[in-house]
Amino acid sequence: MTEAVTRIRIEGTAGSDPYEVLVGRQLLGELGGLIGDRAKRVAVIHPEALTETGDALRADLADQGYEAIAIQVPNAEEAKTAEVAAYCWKALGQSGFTRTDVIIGVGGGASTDLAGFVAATWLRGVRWIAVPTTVLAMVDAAVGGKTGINTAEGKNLVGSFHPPAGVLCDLAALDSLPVNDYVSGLAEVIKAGFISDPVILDLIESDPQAARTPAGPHTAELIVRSIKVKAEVVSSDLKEAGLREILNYGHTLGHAIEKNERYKWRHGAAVSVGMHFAAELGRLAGRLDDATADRHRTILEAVGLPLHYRHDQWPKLVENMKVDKKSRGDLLRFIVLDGLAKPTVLEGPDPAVLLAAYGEVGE
Ligand SMILES: NC(=O)c1ccc[n+]([C@@H]2O[C@H](COP(=O)([O-])OP(=O)(O)OC[C@H]3O[C@@H](n4cnc5c(N)ncnc54)[C@H](O)[C@@H]3O)[C@@H](O)[C@H]2O)c1
Ligand SMILES: O=C(O)C(=O)C[C@@H](O)[C@H](O)[C@H](O)COP(=O)(O)O
Ligand SMILES: [Zn+2]
Repeated sequence: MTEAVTRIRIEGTAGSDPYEVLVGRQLLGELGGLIGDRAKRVAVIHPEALTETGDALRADLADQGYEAIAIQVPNAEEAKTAEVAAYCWKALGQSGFTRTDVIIGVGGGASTDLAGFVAATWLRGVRWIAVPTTVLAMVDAAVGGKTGINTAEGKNLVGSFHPPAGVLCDLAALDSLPVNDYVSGLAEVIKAGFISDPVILDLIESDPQAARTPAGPHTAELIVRSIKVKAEVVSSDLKEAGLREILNYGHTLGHAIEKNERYKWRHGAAVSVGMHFAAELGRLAGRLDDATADRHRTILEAVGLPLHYRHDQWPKLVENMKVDKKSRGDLLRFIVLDGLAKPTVLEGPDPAVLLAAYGEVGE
């Protein structure tokens, strides 16, 4: 794939406007158009790890005539708290941020989830632009309008559907990403492969080591294909009335692990274990063939993602899964596969089947 800019359109549903996800290099020239001509102030929300990037962007916007502020937030999940959101609201309030002003969320998925949430809640909703800088944020978190923060009780329990005005995925940002964070993002790429686009799996399997770095031959194609999977789903079901639940493949157990680890595990690592579990659950429920279930283990392991979690934690994980957003009343609901690229819902599985599936995951 060439390095030309790829534009992927997200349709507006449920009263939201359409927008584009751009993938390429040197995309910041697009910001002016996305900010629009009504904004006087712009706030750049960025994590500590991207202080230089955030400051440079703020200075550039100031040179263009905006009253620009940078709001630095903690790295990773420590940013997804009510306290950090309140810190951002304070900064917006003190700068006189109005309804026509614009927030730019720069960083990984934790930063874009927080920035989107702050944009959704400030004055009941202001315009925001996502500038994702991790694989995971490019292919998943910054696309689709799910914004939110964690609470002590569970992952993403407070949030809002508030789509961005545009998403700029500058592939050059990936060069500074630590390898563990790069690989963590591959979990969502592999998820997109299993639920919808198996070519993604073929590309990774053709050279799993190369897939672990931004210099790999298929980096741009893997990112674009994954975004297209997400784009198709969220273009028809922004508010998760049905179809969008397939994007939660591997997340029921994944989020339970993240909470159990007090949000110290990377999301992608937890989702990897969660997909292994979902594959075993699909197999034991008689839905998924052995070859596709086994393929989960081989591909996740080949790129260096984890498959296992502590066996003795199962009772706590079951408790954590009860607050999953897919639960209805006392019924746990899981996304499983009926076959490759055939996601479906498994509702209220027998606890013995769940335990047996976890038997393959626990160590
Ligand atoms: N809203 C959604 O639809 C959605 C989808 C998937 C995941 N998520 C959320 O995304 C989050 C995970 O995102 P993530 O995997 O990007 O992790 P992250 O945001 O925690 O980023 C990982 C680390 O990399 C740093 N970082 C970011 N970009 C960098 C760069 N270019 N160079 C160097 N360091 C950089 C961050 O500061 C952080 O320390 C989770 O909170 C998850 O729940 C949301
Ligand atoms: O966009 C979605 O919908 C997803 O489920 C994508 C997931 O990868 C993502 O982690 C999302 O934040 C999970 O949403 P939640 O509603 O289960 O918190
Ligand atoms: Zn996810």
